[in-house]
Amino acid sequence: MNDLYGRPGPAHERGLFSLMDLEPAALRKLVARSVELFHNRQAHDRPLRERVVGLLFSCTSTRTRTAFQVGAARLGGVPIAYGPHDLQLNTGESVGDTGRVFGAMLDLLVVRTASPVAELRELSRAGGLPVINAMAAEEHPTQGVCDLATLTLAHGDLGGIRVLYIGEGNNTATALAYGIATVPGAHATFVTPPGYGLPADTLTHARRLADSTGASLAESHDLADLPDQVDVVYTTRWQTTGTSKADPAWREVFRPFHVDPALMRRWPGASFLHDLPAHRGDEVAGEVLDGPRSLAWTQAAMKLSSAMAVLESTAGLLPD
Ligand SMILES: NC(=O)NCCC[C@H](N)C(=O)O
Repeated sequence: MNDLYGRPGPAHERGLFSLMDLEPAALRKLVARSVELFHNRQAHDRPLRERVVGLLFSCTSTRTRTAFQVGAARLGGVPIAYGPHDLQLNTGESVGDTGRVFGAMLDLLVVRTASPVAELRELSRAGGLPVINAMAAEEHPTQGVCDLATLTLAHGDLGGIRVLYIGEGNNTATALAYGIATVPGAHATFVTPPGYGLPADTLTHARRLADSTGASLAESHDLADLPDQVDVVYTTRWQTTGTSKADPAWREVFRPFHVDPALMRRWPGASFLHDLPAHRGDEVAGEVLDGPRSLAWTQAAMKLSSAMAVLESTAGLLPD
């Protein structure tokens, strides 16, 4: 928090920037708390009372923004939301100056941006306030918390779970890789279109973490070589926020990476996840998204309780 004369507070970052910043036990706690709050949204003591939570959404958002805004209000806080065109950031004010002003007035900040996570870290340092990454270029960590919570709700203990992700190696996939890497004995296969895979450093970091928990991760671009055993199939839309594809024929590259009933029949016991928004007929067939094995709508509802769990734990970083 800035002091009375606007001097910046202690120059260190606080908040949730990446799942890689959390100890596996801390992530497990967030996931368990998300499930608990899913069952009972009143099961808290309003930890954000008398706190003001800024929500800076520089990119479109339906679930995440609603979840954090409603979640902050349910936890007793006062949410203030900024859309993509609201702030002087649009007229050239620097990230550092913006953070410094936020720090003088807000208690906590939730940010969605197409910029790198480094921008969120700068906002936190400049303002001396905790920042939650509600999606940035490299990673969507609160989606990862939500996804593990949804799987826990549906499958119970996640030890040994086998996940098949089909689609672009984007921010959602990165958070999933980091999340699954913390689960003992879990395995995730990422089948990504050639040229649209996970960033190399995502796999390196996730595998290093997986080595310490007994999890494992694989990536391929080969739809003819899918795993025999799969407990959950996950996909995401083809147009990742804040990115564009240089190849005008990219749709032809993506088209085979489509989750349809024939694919789902290969694993009769598998559930289906999608972080939404969905484009029926592109990455997923309507029969799968709206079918009996789809957890996508539970996953969407879990966004609220997982946002509440993240806000509640971040409230623990605030001074009394
Ligand atoms: N559940 C969400 O937060 N959905 C927003 C879009 C996520 C997707 N990975 C994207 O970047 O477009």
